[in-house]
Amino acid sequence: MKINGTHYRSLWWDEDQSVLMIIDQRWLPHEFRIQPVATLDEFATAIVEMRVRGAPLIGATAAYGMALAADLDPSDNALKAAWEQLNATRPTAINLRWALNRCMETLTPLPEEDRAKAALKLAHAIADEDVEINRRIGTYGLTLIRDIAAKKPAGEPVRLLTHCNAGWIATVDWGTATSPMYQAHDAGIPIHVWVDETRPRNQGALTAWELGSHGISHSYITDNAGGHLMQHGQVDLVITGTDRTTRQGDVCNKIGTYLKALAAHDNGVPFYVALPSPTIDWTVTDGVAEIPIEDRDSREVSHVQGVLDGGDIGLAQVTPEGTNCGNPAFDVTPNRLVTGLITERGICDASATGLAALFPDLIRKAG
Ligand SMILES: CSC[C@H]1O[C@H](OP(=O)(O)O)[C@H](O)[C@@H]1O
Repeated sequence: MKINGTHYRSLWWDEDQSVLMIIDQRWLPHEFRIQPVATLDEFATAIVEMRVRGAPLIGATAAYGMALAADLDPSDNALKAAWEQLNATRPTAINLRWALNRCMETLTPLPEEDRAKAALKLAHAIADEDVEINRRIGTYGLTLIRDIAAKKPAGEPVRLLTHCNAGWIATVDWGTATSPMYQAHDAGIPIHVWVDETRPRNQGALTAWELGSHGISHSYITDNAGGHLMQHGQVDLVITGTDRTTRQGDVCNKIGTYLKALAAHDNGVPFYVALPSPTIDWTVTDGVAEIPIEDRDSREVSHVQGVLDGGDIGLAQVTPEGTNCGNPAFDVTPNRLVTGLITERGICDASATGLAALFPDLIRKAG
């Protein structure tokens, strides 16, 4: 994505320093801060503190973390310890485990002296694959937007709603849910995007920042407004991302997604999920019963971050002192509420049959 005319991926490897460079998302959308990640502890902290966030980006970060670990100590024990440390950072996005397992599968058969080079090569490959997967998701999602546009008077925008940030900054590039939006805009199809604020971390502000940077019309709305807009015919299509989708098409995503899917179902609004195949967990079937939901710090709910009167970024407490806050970070939308899955291989039903038809090779590999 371009920021002030310069194209950036959301992370990149600095060959000279042998460190990962990230955009520290804790300060977005107000400040664009690039920072190096140079030790395994710093990799783990970056994921836990959501300096990098978004399922695909977490996976790519973990792969570079394994590359750093292999360079420091390529022994089996050291790689296992790195796997454990990175795997323990966040429990829900399956991309983390997927990337770590792919690293171990690639590295452990190799002689120790070959592991560091192979690990970095794999991390680059995972990052590059993410860019291409998301670009392809955009081309398929574009067909949905184009079909809706064709039924509207010329110039009337297609109105989309999205939740959280499944954008460029949640991936290496393009985003997943945002990729169809960027491609529709670039194809000259008028769109307007309702952007859920997405409490408590307000990742919607990242989406607003992205869309604004790309010149895409959008409105930042409260999480509770989406159902009302759908009831009043203001939403043509909902597209969200996902952190883990089961083999039968149940979708785990940022908290609040399930409520949007219920509202969409009740109002006959198509509800699609942008789904890169590394986000499919073939080992689970019933998402509500089986997917671990991350519980995050109470302070994320009791306090809100923004630009304070003096111009500095700070926190404001919104609850009485000592109020304990619940903070489940994700929920699961059962496949019956999902109209379809937009993958890099095409659009399919949110069902075991639909996913099997597009990914027979991955099902065989999963066993
Ligand atoms: C492209 S998937 C992004 C996905 O990740 C977000 O979670 P978090 O910000 O906690 O990492 C959210 O669920 C997005 O849909």
